[in-house]
Amino acid sequence: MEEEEEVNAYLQSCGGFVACHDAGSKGRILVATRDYQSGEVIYSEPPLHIIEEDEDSEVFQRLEDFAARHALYSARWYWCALNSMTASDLEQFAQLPCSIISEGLQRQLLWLCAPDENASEALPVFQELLHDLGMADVPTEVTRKFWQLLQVWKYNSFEYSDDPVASAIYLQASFHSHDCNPNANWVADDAGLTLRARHFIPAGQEVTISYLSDEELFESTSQRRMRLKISKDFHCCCQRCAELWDRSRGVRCQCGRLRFLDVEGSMLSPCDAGCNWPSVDEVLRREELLVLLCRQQADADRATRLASAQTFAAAAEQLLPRHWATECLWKWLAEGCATKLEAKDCEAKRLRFLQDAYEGAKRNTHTAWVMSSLAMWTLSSCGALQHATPPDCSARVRDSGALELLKEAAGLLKDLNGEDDKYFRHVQRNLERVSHLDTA
Ligand SMILES: C[S@@+](CC[C@H](N)C(=O)[O-])C[C@H]1O[C@@H](n2cnc3c(N)ncnc32)[C@H](O)[C@@H]1O
Repeated sequence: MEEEEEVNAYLQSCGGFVACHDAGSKGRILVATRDYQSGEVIYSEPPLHIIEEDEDSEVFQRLEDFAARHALYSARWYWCALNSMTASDLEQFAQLPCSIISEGLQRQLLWLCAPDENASEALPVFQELLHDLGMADVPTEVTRKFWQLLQVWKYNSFEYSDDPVASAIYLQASFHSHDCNPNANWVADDAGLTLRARHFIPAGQEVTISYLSDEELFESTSQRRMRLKISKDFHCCCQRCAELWDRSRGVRCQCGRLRFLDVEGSMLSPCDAGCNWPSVDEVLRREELLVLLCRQQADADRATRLASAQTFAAAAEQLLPRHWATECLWKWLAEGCATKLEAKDCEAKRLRFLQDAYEGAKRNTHTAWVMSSLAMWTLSSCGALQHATPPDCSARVRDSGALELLKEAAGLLKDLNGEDDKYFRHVQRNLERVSHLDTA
């Protein structure tokens, strides 16, 4: 049987929710075999294989030393590949530094090494590694397989747990392409991975997921592409990345209109009034400083981030009112606002940017979370979260639309992540807390 047929037979045995096709430059893709409604579960699947790290073992430490000497892969992926060999791969060795898996399981794992990933100039380096581990003279085919398994784990595995650190492969899910406007969302827990439709998916349409977090989906095209290149080693060619104007890089024109930088950062979308300010160079110079600030302070403590946001947010908003990095400053500001109204204002600006950033941006968990945050600050500024609510509280809440927003956020999180999701439950609890004000 051809490999694609084997993969399709496997998908069929899992329920036949999706089918595999070859799509040329993107490799194999999965398409819906029937219509899926918004929020519907497309499938759930248990992990095919889980590998736990053993950082205290001598073998793992040797892999770490090796990884430090050769800037190729981290010890984690060497460990996963090593523990995905079969008895026949290693039959000449009496003592093995790893556990082994069955031929059938290994074959399925190897489905995930795309056909063009067959050669490696690094084979002598891996031979040296296996030699270091007491496996001298490993046949070239086995070394090659070791390299393929490295690719399989590095590019397809999901983080399974933090303590102990463990990686898992979900076989069906590994065939989905990435899209920066994905039509499906995955969540994984102890039981397995569940895929839900973000919106209606007609039969025959490709089912795509995001390899980035929902928050990262709001970054500029160049930033998203860079993340995917570094973590997954491919150049994203999704429709959103191919658009000319980057909606995550909105610029305020001299006349106040909104314009956008193009993906390459070489021009600005035309101004209807024919303005010639700001210049592209000026925008790029300020943008570079803003992005640098966001990157450098991403891991700083709250107070430091707040101080930076207080210093730079107004200027960022003036020139780059719909920019992903400006949204980052608003987020830091909202974390430490002096008043409820200021926090509400920050969240409202964030939401305006998020909802408009790309076509499917409203069906995104990050958007839902900001919606819920805006709703809570609004409720708070109406006095609705106080022990003794003010007399006009119900009317103020009704006029603010905050309850509708909170319900919308809850509905979105339920659709995208399911009823067991901790964020959905959090929003649901908040809804229950203010349900007495719901006069609709
Ligand atoms: C996890 S695999 C998905 C299955 C893969 N297409 C296959 O044939 O095995 C990820 C690989 O698919 C391709 N791919 C997925 N999404 C892509 C995208 N948006 N643009 C370009 N290539 C993509 C890249 O080659 C990437 O390394």
